[in-house]
Amino acid sequence: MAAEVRPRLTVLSGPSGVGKSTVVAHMRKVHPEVWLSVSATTRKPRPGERHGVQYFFVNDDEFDKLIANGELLEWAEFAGNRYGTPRGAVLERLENGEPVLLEIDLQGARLVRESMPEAQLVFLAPPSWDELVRRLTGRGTESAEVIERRLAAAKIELAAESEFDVTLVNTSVEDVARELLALMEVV
Ligand SMILES: Nc1ncnc2c1ncn2[C@@H]1O[C@H](COP(=O)(O)OP(=O)(O)OP(=O)(O)O)[C@@H](O)[C@H]1O
Ligand SMILES: Nc1nc2c(ncn2[C@@H]2O[C@H](COP(=O)(O)O)[C@@H](O)[C@H]2O)c(=O)[nH]1
Repeated sequence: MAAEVRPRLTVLSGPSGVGKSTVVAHMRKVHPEVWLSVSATTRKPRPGERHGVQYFFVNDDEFDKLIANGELLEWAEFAGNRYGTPRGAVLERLENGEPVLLEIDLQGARLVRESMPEAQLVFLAPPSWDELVRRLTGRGTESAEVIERRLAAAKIELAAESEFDVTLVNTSVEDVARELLALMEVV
């Protein structure tokens, strides 16, 4: 009998403000051993964000170098900033057989699907459009203009839900975190 292949690379995507970071933070509070890739970004840190924790905050030249040196597994421009997944740390963990979680946008998810078709793509959906707008606005981290850009991207992301292997609806952070852990076969 063929051995079961465990999905090792999981990609979590979904519109801005749906609650990806909140779900992942809860999941890692319960299971600190879950490893999340720390992306590089040209976005400025929000209050409380620290270099090397939420992101590696870099300038445009530094991001260009990461691309030129082939250091990014994927990268995309999202709502006026660039974001990318450092390749080395991800591959190292996968080679050690450790589960890896990426929290990235739709464009990045598509690129990962092309380069690593065995990846499991999970779409986090809001309970409703109005609730998504409430969450993104209520977070209070973006200007009205940036919120508009992110909501425009959200329409495109919501229309692409069928490209993903699984959809989880973020009504309850605890429930979604549990479902994601099960999909990653951590529990
Ligand atoms: N299940 C939930 N019910 C109510 N509020 C939630 C829920 N999940 C997340 N939120 C709230 O929604 C807001 C956006 O969440 P979060 O920052 O985690 O979204 P995100 O998907 O990571 O966004 P982005 O892609 O912009 O980084 C936060 O204020 C968070 O507290
Ligand atoms: N393609 C990639 N998208 C990424 C990466 N890291 C984060 N993201 C996504 O960007 C948006 C905006 O994030 P925010 O922190 O500015 O709110 C969100 O959808 C993230 O998931 C990455 O490495 N590659």
